[in-house]
Amino acid sequence: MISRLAVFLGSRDGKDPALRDAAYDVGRGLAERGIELVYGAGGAGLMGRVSQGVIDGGGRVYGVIPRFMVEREWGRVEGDAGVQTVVVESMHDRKALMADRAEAFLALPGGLGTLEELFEVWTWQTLLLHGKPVGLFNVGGFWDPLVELMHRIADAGFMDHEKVDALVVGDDLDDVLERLSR
Ligand SMILES: CC(C)=CCNc1ncnc2c1ncn2[C@@H]1O[C@H](COP(=O)(O)O)[C@@H](O)[C@H]1O
Repeated sequence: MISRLAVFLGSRDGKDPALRDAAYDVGRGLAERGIELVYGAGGAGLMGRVSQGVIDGGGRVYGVIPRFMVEREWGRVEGDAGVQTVVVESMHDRKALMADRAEAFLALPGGLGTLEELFEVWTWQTLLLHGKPVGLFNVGGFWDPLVELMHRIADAGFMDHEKVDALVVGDDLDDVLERLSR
């Protein structure tokens, strides 16, 4: 089983309350399994929920946040037990540190920032720059249209279907973590 998982997810809550609960439950689930949450150290939205879940479960949080976000007070307020926050100079430094530290990556529902982080680690996987698994936590089928789009892109000859199939897609945490650990 992996011991450190990077989670990408919305800095907003979104409209569907089920997604907030799902993010919190993933956090609790990571804490229960002794898996460290590696994330962007945000305190708002689903980022805040997943980290709160880990903290409430007595687990470990490793947050990486660029200085400009700290200055705008976008980071999680510090002081909770089990939370380590690293301040870096740029978004690039943040992603590099998160990618180094994590043994696998999982995207929960989110927006542009979530997609940007997901696509970077997935692209780098296809380029064989790392061999770490990448997954989509597919709460309520949130990611189905993305998977469909990627298969259309493969149909059009711009990538291989096997690269889409390499993504771990699911909504059961045990199952997803088990497949991310292979
Ligand atoms: C108003 C307010 C408190 C905004 C906070 N904003 C943010 N705080 C922390 N990380 C962020 C923020 N916006 C984007 N990110 C990064 O991009 C992802 C979320 O972006 P988005 O909400 O999906 O597009 C996160 O995984 C995080 O690493």
